[in-house]
Amino acid sequence: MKQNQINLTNLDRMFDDLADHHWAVASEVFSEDFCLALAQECQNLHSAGALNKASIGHSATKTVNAEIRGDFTLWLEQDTGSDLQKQFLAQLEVLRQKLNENFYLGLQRFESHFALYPPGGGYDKHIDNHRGSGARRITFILYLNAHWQKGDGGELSLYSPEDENLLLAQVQPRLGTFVLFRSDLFPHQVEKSHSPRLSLTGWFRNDAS
Ligand SMILES: O=C(O)CCC(=O)C(=O)O
Ligand SMILES: [Fe+2]
Repeated sequence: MKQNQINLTNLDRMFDDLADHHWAVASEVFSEDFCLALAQECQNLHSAGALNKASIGHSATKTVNAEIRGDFTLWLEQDTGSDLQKQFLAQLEVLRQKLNENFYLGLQRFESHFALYPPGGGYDKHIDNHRGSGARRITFILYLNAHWQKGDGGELSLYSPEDENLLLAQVQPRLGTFVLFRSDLFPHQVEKSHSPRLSLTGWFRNDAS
């Protein structure tokens, strides 16, 4: 297993943007072959019925709500995941350490899931760590769609922390596109997708503070 799949030069550029703007987008942080293998695995797992309809809200009020969130997810597990999943988790560990070295975030762990939005699915505007009250500090998304075209929808719309109606950017979910942003700052939304939309999403956490 290759130790490091991350292109550290491209990651450094992302970190510059993260420092300046609290969000960053890049391609070619992970190799195309690695992303293609992850995409295939996500597709295979979904075909086998292994992904579950995502739920929303806190444990007491957990509901499945397709209006708010249309994706199917599968959490990656260190113990039970495939070698490929373990390899991805190892890359996230490299990333966790680099985030701590650069931003002193005291990140102790991360969580990550495959996500698949079927046609017609999206995710309404939300903040991952509302009012900064939770442990999620940095959100990442790695998109896994090899043949994505503009008319397919499914963009990630990112809004200003100061004004939730001010659109900052729309990111196409193309294979290898990698996004990082502060989990407590940015309202964001997944636009309705017209094709199956695959990704790996996750959060670097500081559970101590
Ligand atoms: O897939 C995306 O572009 C964003 C997903 C998202 O916002 C989430 O899972 O919290
Ligand atoms: Fe989100």
